[in-house]
Amino acid sequence: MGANPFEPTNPNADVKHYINSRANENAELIEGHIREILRLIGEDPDREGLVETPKRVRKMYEEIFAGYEVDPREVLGVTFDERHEELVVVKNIVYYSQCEHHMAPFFGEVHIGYIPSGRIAGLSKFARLVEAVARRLQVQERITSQIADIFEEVLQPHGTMVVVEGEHLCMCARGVKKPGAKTVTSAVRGRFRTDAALRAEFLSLIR
Ligand SMILES: Nc1nc2c(ncn2[C@@H]2O[C@H](COP(=O)(O)OP(=O)(O)OP(=O)(O)O)[C@@H](O)[C@H]2O)c(=O)[nH]1
Ligand SMILES: [Zn+2]
Repeated sequence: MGANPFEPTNPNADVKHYINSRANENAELIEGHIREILRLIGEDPDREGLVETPKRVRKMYEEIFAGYEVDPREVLGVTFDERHEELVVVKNIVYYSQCEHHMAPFFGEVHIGYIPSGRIAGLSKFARLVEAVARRLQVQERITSQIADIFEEVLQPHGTMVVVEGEHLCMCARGVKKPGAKTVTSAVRGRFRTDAALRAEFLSLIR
């Protein structure tokens, strides 16, 4: 049948090798398509400066779309029992993402606050979660609500509040061309919804 020796149905298949061989196949396809786009916009993909460009773009995609390799719900990792039931804030977490409408970058800072209810997360995991959620095709609103929802799901805290600030290249470099315009999105869960003083405390801490 000319079966692919790396099909997972083959009992002798080395699964890791199978995944890698598919990754290589995808890499080749992506590079081929980038080369075609270069040609279609009127470039010569064989000129010196562009010969390596499809490969560079593919490698860049591996970085900027690395979120697809990660399940964001697993990123908070091991959580710890701790009886701190007061506000915890990690702010100014820089992110870079790609808008799903134009595949153009948007970037800025994420601020996360939550009130643990007996379990806390490692502080570095806040930034890992931001990476896992942002390094995909996204809209800023969804980054914001996904982070809040994952905190709620994994830590079951008394409440979570997330504020994301972003500058979208699709709005400055093209289209309406308004450099400097910032989008601010927030998501509030649990106690933050009903407690205005708590929201104010969080907002004053992230200023
Ligand atoms: N709500 C939201 N909109 C976004 C985000 N990133 C990009 N957009 C918007 O997505 C919209 C797509 O609108 P369309 O009218 O389909 O596309 P377009 O013709 O390229 O729009 P213009 O940018 O106005 O030229 C634009 O208004 C973008 O500003 C985001 O993170 N959240
Ligand atoms: Zn866009």
